[in-house]
Amino acid sequence: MSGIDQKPPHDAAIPRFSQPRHLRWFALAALLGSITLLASLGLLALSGHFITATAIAGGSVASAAVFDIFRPGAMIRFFAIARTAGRYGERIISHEAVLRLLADLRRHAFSRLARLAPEPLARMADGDLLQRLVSDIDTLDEAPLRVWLPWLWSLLVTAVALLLLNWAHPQLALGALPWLLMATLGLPLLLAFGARRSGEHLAAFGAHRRSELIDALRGFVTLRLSGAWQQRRADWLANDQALLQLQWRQRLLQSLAVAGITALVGLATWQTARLGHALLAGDAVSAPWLVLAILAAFGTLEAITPCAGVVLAHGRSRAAADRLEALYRLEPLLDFPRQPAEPLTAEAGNFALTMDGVHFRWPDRSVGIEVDTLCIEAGERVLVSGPSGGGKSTFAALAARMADPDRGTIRFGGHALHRFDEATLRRHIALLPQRPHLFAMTLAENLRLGDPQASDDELRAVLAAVDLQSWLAQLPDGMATPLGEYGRGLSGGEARRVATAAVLLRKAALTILDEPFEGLDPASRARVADGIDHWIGPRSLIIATHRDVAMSGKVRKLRVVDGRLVTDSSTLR
Ligand SMILES: Nc1ncnc2c1ncn2[C@@H]1O[C@H](COP(=O)(O)OP(=O)(O)OP(=O)(O)O)[C@@H](O)[C@H]1O
Repeated sequence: MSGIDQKPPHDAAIPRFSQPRHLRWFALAALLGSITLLASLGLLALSGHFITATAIAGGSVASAAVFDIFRPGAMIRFFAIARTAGRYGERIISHEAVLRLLADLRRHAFSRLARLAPEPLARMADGDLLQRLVSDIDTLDEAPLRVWLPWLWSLLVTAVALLLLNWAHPQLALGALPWLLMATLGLPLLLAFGARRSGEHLAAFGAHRRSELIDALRGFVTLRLSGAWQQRRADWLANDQALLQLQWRQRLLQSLAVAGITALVGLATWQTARLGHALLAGDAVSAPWLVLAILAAFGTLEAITPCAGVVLAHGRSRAAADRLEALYRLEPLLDFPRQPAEPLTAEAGNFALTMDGVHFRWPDRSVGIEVDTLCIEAGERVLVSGPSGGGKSTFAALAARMADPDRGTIRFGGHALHRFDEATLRRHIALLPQRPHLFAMTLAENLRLGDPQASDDELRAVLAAVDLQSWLAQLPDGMATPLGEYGRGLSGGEARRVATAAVLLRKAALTILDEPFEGLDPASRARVADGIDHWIGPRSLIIATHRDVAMSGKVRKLRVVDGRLVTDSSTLR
């Protein structure tokens, strides 16, 4: 790539929940979740303490008379309300946090992808892109929601539970400590590293399968017609089985993780009860405090169990982040300066296209095109013909700067093509690509992609230029007729002419049409060629076609022969 003046800033890093604008929301969710879980623990432990103390106090009239039921009662109510309100608030805030993160991730993904058009975006599989944009991005919220927040909460609740145990008696805290440490730190860390590989494998396999499915849905008719359907179906079912097997193993691991956490918390509870029993016998701890300690140890289970989610979430979110980062690291084949180096004046004489010593090969291919010297003056009509695969579309792509030559210079209006900013370049040079796209919108909306300000009369006129006036007349809703996805409701020739009409509406100084006559009989070809010629008027036109076409005006004919653009000696020097 040569002569790129300014590079736009590239930011390949994925927006993360740890960035300040997201961290605020996740921190609030973390706070509310902490309040909820601590209130839950407090409710359980204090209720146990209160019920035991009440039972003991009820043993004699004297103790019952002085027993304070109001303070613990009020605290229990407080914990109950805090737990409900905290849970409600946490759900709202964590949803807000996740939605903001996802919106940011999607915005970022689209802006990164937009840079990659036309290449290498055009060569990427749609299914894979869709998978990355939808599924992988959705998976990224798993890291905060299923890994970090649960872990933070489990550590906090365990720490508070240990403080309560310590308050009851330090030996109780020491006895439960190893089991709770294993449940909150040991097991989740073991799972995070142990299950990461299989989580990544599962994510990659699932992504591949979904891409394959999207591709198959697109080519469903072809598969049925070619008779390959049964074999493909058998392959997918086999893939499905393999995927189910993997998912089953992950779920089993997650269930085992839940069982492991439950067992460890159970051991911590049992150890508290066992030690507490001895301490109670020696009057080192009171019965209400022992019950409080046992329930506090057991109460950690609610906070620690979600840590088992790390089995699925960690590998999956890492794999999704890796796949997105790989996409973001791709560099566009083209780079545009933000500002044009020199202003392009609108004098017609400035709009000549020249090529000097141009040599181009597609990346990783030995095919491309070479042009020694070429000058297409403003207002000229040029037909580029040649064999299939000869390089006509490649020439069109170079002339419209969809790719840059490896060597040589292409100029428009006297300025090297790579010095134009993208908007100016596209305003002056319009290209109908070999595979134009029609959107699932109405006819008028598709046409107005060429010129949003075009009046209905102009739309009718441009359709007449491509010989679609009688087709328009028989459309049920005229210009408001929906064209369907990829223009499925149209014949191949009609779809191509609608796309051509949208390009013509741009009224660019140079219009390049790649195979505008596909699907047309010779008589229609001649009518369309004349219509286009008339529409273009004083502006320039290049048509790449392997069809013979008769145009009434003066036309220069170029040919691609053995990868070189050649013509009769009057046009190529
Ligand atoms: N985006 C691309 N990436 C890699 N190779 C490409 C790309 N586009 C075209 N080619 C290759 O470049 C060569 C010339 O292709 P091109 O499409 O320019 O030929 P063409 O003359 O327009 O053919 P046709 O008349 O069949 O459309 C072919 O061998 C083709 O495989």
